[in-house]
Amino acid sequence: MVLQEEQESFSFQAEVTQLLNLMANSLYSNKEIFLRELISNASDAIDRLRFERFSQQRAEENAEKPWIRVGFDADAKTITIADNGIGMGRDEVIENIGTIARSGTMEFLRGLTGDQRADANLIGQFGVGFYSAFVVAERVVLVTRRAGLDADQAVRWESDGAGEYSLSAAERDEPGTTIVLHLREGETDLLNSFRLRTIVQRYSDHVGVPILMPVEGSEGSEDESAVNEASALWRRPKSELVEKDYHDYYRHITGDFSEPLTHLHSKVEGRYDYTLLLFVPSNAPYDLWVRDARRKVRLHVQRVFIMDDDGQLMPDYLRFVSGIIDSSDLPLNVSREILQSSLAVEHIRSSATKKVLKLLKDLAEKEPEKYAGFWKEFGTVLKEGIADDYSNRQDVAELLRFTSTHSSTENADVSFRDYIGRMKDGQDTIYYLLAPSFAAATASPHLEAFRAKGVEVLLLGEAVDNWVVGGLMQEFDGHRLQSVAQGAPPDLGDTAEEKEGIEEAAEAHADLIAKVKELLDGKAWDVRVTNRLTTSPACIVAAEPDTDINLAQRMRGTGLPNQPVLELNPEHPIVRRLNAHPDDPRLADWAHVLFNQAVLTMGARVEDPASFVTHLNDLLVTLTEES
Ligand SMILES: Nc1ncnc2c1ncn2[C@@H]1O[C@H](COP(=O)(O)OP(=O)(O)OP(=O)(O)O)[C@@H](O)[C@H]1O
Repeated sequence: MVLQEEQESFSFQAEVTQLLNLMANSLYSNKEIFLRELISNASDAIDRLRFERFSQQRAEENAEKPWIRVGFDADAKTITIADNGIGMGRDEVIENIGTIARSGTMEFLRGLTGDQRADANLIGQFGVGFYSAFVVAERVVLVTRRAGLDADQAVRWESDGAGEYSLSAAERDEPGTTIVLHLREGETDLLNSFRLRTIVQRYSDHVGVPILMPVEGSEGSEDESAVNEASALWRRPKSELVEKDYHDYYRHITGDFSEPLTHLHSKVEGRYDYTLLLFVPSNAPYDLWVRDARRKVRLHVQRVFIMDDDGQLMPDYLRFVSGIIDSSDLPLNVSREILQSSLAVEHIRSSATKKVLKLLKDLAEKEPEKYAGFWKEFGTVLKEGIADDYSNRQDVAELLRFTSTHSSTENADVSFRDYIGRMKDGQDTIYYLLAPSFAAATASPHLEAFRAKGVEVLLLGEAVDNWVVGGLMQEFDGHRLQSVAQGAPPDLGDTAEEKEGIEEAAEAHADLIAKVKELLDGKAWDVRVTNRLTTSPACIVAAEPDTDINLAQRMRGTGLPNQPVLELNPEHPIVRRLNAHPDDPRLADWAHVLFNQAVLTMGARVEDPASFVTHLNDLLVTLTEES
């Protein structure tokens, strides 16, 4: 009665209510995951208690063995999940169960697709696990006692998930949390020992704490046994583990239902002893591009969970990697500050990075199709490694994939090595073109001579590519990287005759060039004849040593490099005609039209479109009059 009087009502945060509605409606086909989520919370609570006791040097208090209990009562139509973990104080209950602290929740709500499987998958990733209880329960009662508080300082939380919850004082014999789910009508199929056992084994076999259930057939008695394996999976020898164990474990720590693409399990002994169990997911996590998103590698010390990575264990460009790093060299009460200056951590990070890069290299060599899938999901992130990880730059570069003039599709499937293997005799430069899209790249006049000579060009289209080839990677394995839209026309193995031809053309067009240059004063930094073109009359390139034309374009947004050079194709009928009639009164119109055309073909902006159209129309009128 006293307890009843002290009961207080609270409203859920608006997002929680929204989430609860979604849970009940969209997750129904995957309703079993509630058990996985609640067991996972219980196991986290046990880890946190263990850590708190170690770090406060109260390890001797850890006499009670950790456990999680799952039981049911067919008459009362309840399922109970209990643990002897850290528990929660009153304020913690209000903070954790009733609000959603994570900023990612709105992203979660936005991320819901309506596809039940995909949505169920998101739940674990976003940390909204507890609320999944309401998928099967019409009422949830949680009694929890914070470790360190007395038996009568426990808290009872209760809700029907419809917008409000109540809190009251309670008693609990030992620290920990008990959650009672009052099942909805029609959920009685879950009130079955075999069914619950199967769900626990399917989802939670790898949980490192024994999950106790009454021995089958002796429900109601005290007999109980562990239904799961209950050992730290990463500490078990590889020879004992099968692929499924890894997949289950991956699902446990990430909440991702799809199978990981690949994993690495390695026990390292030497100056520092540690175990790595790292996974590369098949699909990009929702928060791959969210700044300060939760890292996915967890640090353990001698099996005890210590903390989530904060950027110390995995470099940023490998932020999609999830898993466990378990060190034997760090103290259990290690703080973030200690981690930052720890030689052991530095060593582990460097070796884990190298191992992940090696894992990806092996995947690329042995399972190129899988690697193609990886590249599609994570290629853009991996490219950041060229900027961020100087010491592994070469290894990261080996992993890069591009589209090229050799590719028949837009898929990026060409590595620097592939390119080098297809180089023409005498070619020692790797050519690339930065363009805003694959379509723009393949239509670019800058490729004409390369096509004619069969010289491959890498086609780069991502903003990050500017940094990869623009500034950071001057060369790969001794081969210079060169933009096809920059500098003097390239020597593509031209014959002596061809070289002579271009010199002659330059001489033969000297007057025309001088005039056009004058007419385009202030627009074109230079004008010259070129052998870069076969079908177009003109193109614009960046003068060396200016930055790459497209880099300048992206940075300034105008579309033109700082020093635009107009190149004319002496073989083109328009240029031939102009050269044959040096006193053509329409030369100014021609010069402006050729210049602006070239501006347009590179996807840039014509500065004065009205005057361009006037010049063009004047020419068309003349041609009409002539014919
Ligand atoms: N059994 C428990 N014992 C102690 N604290 C708990 C327990 N269950 C939940 N909590 C607290 O409630 C919080 C919210 O739980 P919820 O399952 O909604 O998300 P989460 O556990 O933080 O995220 P994730 O499921 O991704 O790990 C937890 O972070 C934890 O602090």
